[in-house]
Amino acid sequence: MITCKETDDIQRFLENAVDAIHSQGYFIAPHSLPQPIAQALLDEVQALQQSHFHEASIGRETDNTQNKTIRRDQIHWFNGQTQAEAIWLDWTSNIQTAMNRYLYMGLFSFEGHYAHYRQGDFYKKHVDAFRGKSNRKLTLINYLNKSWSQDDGGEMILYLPNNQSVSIAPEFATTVLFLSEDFPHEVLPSKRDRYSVTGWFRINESGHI
Ligand SMILES: O=C(O)CCC(=O)C(=O)O
Ligand SMILES: [Fe+2]
Repeated sequence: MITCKETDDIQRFLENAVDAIHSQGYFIAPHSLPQPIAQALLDEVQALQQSHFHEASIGRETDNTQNKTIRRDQIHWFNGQTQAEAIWLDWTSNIQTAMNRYLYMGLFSFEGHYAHYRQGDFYKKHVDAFRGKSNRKLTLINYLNKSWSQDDGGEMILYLPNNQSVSIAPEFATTVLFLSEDFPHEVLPSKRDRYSVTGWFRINESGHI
């Protein structure tokens, strides 16, 4: 059952997210993914057999060797068919609705995957979408790692305009949102298993990948 407090929490979360995306293009919120959803995702990703993951790639043109110098994580795309995926996708749909209602972003669909960085895995600096070439508009990441310490590495560095950057620890239930075309980012080498779910809200324009 959803309680009034949970409804208030999600409303406040959505208001903060909309304000932050509107004013600065990114939003970082620790402890914001409801605990039961984060726990269900963590249980599921840890139970997934290795065979369900594959090496992440960075584009059709690059060969596998080149790929591995850029990113080393392993991913498993969602099909929405497990309960954990379904409740997370339901939660993400609140974000889509709020961004469309208040910021007219025209977000139309969503795609997401689990990511597993093993010890030593990283993802070098990149952007998730090239302007005018991709339907990806808004990136969403939820981290699933309990008791992450500074010694564990694996921070996500988000590069801001004016040579500024923010470092984000991949701590359990933290949410990160940013405009996919506007923020280069990278994942520093992780010193322990690092789990997350990542997704992209897309617009519906033909001719883009
Ligand atoms: O896991 C993260 O912190 C970022 C992942 C990422 O940049 C990506 O999958 O495109
Ligand atoms: Fe990325």
